[in-house]
Amino acid sequence: MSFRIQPSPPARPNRCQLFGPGSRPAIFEKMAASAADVINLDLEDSVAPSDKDSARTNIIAAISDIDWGSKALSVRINGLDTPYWYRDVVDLMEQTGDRLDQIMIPKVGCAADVYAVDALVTAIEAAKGRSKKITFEVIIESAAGIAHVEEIAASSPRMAAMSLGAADFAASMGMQTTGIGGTQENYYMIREGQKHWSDPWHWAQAAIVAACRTHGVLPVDGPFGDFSDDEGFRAQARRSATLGMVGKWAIHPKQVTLANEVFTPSDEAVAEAREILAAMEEAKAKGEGATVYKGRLVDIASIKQAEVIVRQSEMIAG
Ligand SMILES: CC(C)(COP(=O)(O)OP(=O)(O)OC[C@H]1O[C@@H](n2cnc3c(N)ncnc32)[C@H](O)[C@@H]1OP(=O)(O)O)[C@@H](O)C(=O)NCCC(=O)NCCSC(=O)C[C@H](O)C(=O)O
Ligand SMILES: [Mg+2]
Repeated sequence: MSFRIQPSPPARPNRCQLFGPGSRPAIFEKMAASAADVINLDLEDSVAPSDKDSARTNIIAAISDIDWGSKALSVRINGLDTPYWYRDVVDLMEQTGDRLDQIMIPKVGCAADVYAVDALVTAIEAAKGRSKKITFEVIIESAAGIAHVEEIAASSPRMAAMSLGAADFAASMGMQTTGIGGTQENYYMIREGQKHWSDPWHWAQAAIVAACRTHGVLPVDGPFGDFSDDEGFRAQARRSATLGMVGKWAIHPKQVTLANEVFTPSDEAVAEAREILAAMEEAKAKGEGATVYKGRLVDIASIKQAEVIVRQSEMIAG
């Protein structure tokens, strides 16, 4: 047990991050009217190379022209291996006001990638007298990213969130699949002649959660490509929530409700958490560190578990 206190991540709802291509400004108002907690306007992979400049212009205009309410507003810039990213950062930082909350950096492979963007953002913030500090979210979506996940989580005080990008991750890892997230047909075990599917994303998600929790960053599950499969989305999201992730991307508006449903603790879960806290208060009054709740052991660690759920629900309720 370390004597260092685990830092808290930013206290903001992050149940759903809704993506939309910067080259499709007709959907921006719909994104703003959605129930997503975070909006990700995209300059990267959903935008064709020929549309990069116009997408940047669209996004810069929309940041001030559209009423984004209380949503966290983030723009995904292009990767550091492209000729576009520096212009994305310079134009966003020089031509937008305080409504821009966050920059999303894709395909981060090491802490120095974040350092490079941080240096540019910091210089422009100072030059332009921007008073609000831009935060960063990064995508872990390569073999290098997952190998260096902890140094990336610790890379900058601007770090607010980290997502798993299943599509690029699968490609970088050489995984034999074209599916984006969810169950993979060939990832199974056999017992007594029956197939039992396992979760190929589990280990990467767990590594992201551990790195994020160590450094006070929000761990987020990325895209689920098959937006006709609600049950598949729910199952993936429930596994992520159980592992400690706080939310999930939506690549289609119909996924927003599903993500909000899964990442909002249910009334029953909150009621049970409060009962556990009450049971432990009673135990404490009797000088006991452990007690029995509904036939099972609860102890001092159960207080912390229950507090996670109560805190989540209070934060979402605002
Ligand atoms: C996936 C889409 C291309 C589908 O668009 P479309 O064909 O228009 O869908 P529908 O006809 O079903 O749309 C129904 C209505 O919803 C509106 N709409 C569509 N998309 C959005 C949206 N993102 N936000 C808000 N509203 C939206 C339509 O206009 C229709 O409205 P109406 O006519 O009034 O009923 C499209 O959804 C889309 O472009 N999605 C986002 C794609 C994206 O951003 N991808 C990047 C993130 S995933 C990724 O990058 C992978 C990751 O990095 C990794 O490596 O894993
Ligand atoms: Mg990607």
